Amino acid sequence: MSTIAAYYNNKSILITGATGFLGKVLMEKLFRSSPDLKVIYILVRPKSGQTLQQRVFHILNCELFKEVREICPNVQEKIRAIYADLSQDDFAISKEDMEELLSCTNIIFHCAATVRFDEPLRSAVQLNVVATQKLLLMAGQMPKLEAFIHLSTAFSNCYRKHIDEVIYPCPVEPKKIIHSMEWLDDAIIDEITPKLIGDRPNTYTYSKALGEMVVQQEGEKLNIAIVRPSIVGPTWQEPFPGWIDTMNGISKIIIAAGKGLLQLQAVEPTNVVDLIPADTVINLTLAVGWYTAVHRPKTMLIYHSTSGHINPFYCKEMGLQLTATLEKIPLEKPFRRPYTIGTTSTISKQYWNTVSHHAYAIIYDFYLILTGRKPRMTKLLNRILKTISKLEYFSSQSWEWTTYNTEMLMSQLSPEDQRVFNFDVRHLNWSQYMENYVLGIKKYLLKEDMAGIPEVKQHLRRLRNIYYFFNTTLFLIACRLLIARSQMARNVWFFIVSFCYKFLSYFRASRMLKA
Ligand SMILES: CCCCCCCCCCCCCCCCCCCCCCCC(=O)SCCNC(=O)CCNC(=O)[C@H](O)C(C)(C)COP(=O)(O)OP(=O)(O)OC[C@H]1O[C@@H](n2cnc3c(N)ncnc32)[C@H](O)[C@@H]1OP(=O)(O)O
Ligand SMILES: NC(=O)C1=CN([C@@H]2O[C@H](COP(=O)(O)OP(=O)(O)OC[C@H]3O[C@@H](n4cnc5c(N)ncnc54)[C@H](OP(=O)(O)O)[C@@H]3O)[C@@H](O)[C@H]2O)C=CC1
Repeated sequence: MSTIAAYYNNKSILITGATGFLGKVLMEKLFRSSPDLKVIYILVRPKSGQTLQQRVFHILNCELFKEVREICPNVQEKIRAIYADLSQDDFAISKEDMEELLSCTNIIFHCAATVRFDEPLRSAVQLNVVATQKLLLMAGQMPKLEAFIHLSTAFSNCYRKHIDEVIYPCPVEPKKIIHSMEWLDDAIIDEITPKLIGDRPNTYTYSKALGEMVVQQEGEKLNIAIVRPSIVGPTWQEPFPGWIDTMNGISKIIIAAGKGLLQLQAVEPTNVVDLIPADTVINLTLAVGWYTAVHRPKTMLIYHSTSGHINPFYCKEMGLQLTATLEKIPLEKPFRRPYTIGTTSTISKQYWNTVSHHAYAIIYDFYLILTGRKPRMTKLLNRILKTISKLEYFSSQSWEWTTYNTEMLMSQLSPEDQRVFNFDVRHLNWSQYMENYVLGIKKYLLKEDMAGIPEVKQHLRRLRNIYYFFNTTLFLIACRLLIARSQMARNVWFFIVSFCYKFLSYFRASRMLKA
């Protein structure tokens, strides 16, 4: 049996952010690989009118947990959902629950975070820094705790081009930031936010960097490690390929491209998109948990979960794969045929934005008005372009991450552990992965019907004919205008027409002779 899987058996594990994308994949893998684990405590808040129990029921009944339901029929009894709001003091956990958590927990996986790039600094600090600090305080009071694993992001220091597995300190100490958030009002915080975040693009990356500093400072006496994934995509292999239920940045781009709304992307075709599958991240996280608890490294280790250094996926390749896949597995109700153009040049971006986005939206809105409907495409397009612009910082650059600790860990695993907790992406086939990505988006995120694919393909063929008809008409109008105004254009036109006529006559004559 796998040593790592055996380690988690009979353990009490605390997970924050278990209702999130990575949290679910983590829970699923734990139950599947170590069905004899004692209990998983999850800190959950009620949301969207659902109670804690309803949320847990919903998670356990989703497609992701299909195999777990078979392997571990008593899975429900092994999850202890604890009411908690991490943005409140003491997390609003009841006294009894707190006592149980403090006395029983063996391992903590801290996944909860606000991942929105445009979160106001106060909320980002509250969740990504203060909550982390409080959880560390709690961890310090847990006599049975063996390891604390903190999920951060490979982009916490994205102002650097080359990023090592170390903490890069922020100029202002987290304690000072936390303190200032207590007394500054929102308007002032908004004003100083750009100065505080400095070269980072948003409050997310900044607060995650502060969170890492807090982990380093407050976790000195704990057995602690940080995992830094890059851009997390759907599962690669486990429990099945393509599972995704989060509308993160890159999925938004794929959906907008699939619906034919977005053709231009601010990317350098030679840049690397550092995508990493969710199951790879979780396998590494579980291996890190085991290693930290059993081998107790003397210093806190940081592990990068990235793909670019060993199996780079270039933007150009991604664009081509995406277009090909979206033709094979189209998304429902496309506005246009999916196509991708990548550029970072301002002039080129403006040109393609006008020709390829706004012109179409205006023409379509005009058509809607003519047919007595309300125009909506320009408004939708502007919203999408605004959203996409918030991702441009990440799409227009490339980074290099070192992965010495991750490689060291891999070398420490037995062949069985390397198989069961595979986090080696050298053999990941990007073309296959993109296909499963689009399938996953269609099935699990957009919940579209697979049976509708032939109909969408027919619609795409109609769109292609409209596109050719439209372009040919435009071309002919342009020619006609040119011919009317220029003698030279007229001569060229007559030359082409007479050439075509002669060619056709020759062709017909030779066929008659053969007959
Ligand atoms: C031949 C050469 C070709 C080359 C071309 C290649 C093209 C191929 C593509 C290349 C891709 C390049 C890769 C770049 C990837 C960039 C991804 C980001 C990287 C992240 C790195 C950080 C790592 C992390 O730790 S990430 C953690 C996870 N967080 C996230 O991923 C971001 C979370 N999201 C946000 O923060 C926000 O969504 C934000 C800030 C991005 C946008 O906020 P905004 O308020 O503007 O939008 P929303 O509230 O999300 O939506 C507003 C509104 O619009 C609707 N909408 C949005 N997107 C779509 C869509 N795609 N289709 C339709 N409608 C859309 C949305 O539904 C909302 O509508 P409401 O009615 O208001 O709800
Ligand atoms: N997804 C990605 O591309 C990447 C993610 N990461 C990191 O991985 C971790 C997990 O990310 P991911 O799963 O994608 O994020 P999600 O947004 O899917 O999940 C966030 C989780 O945090 C919980 N949470 C947020 N606020 C609170 C609160 N006040 N009280 C209790 N729980 C709360 C959410 O609960 P609820 O369901 O109630 O909202 C949810 O379970 C994060 O630390 C993130 O920074 C790093 C790199 C890339």
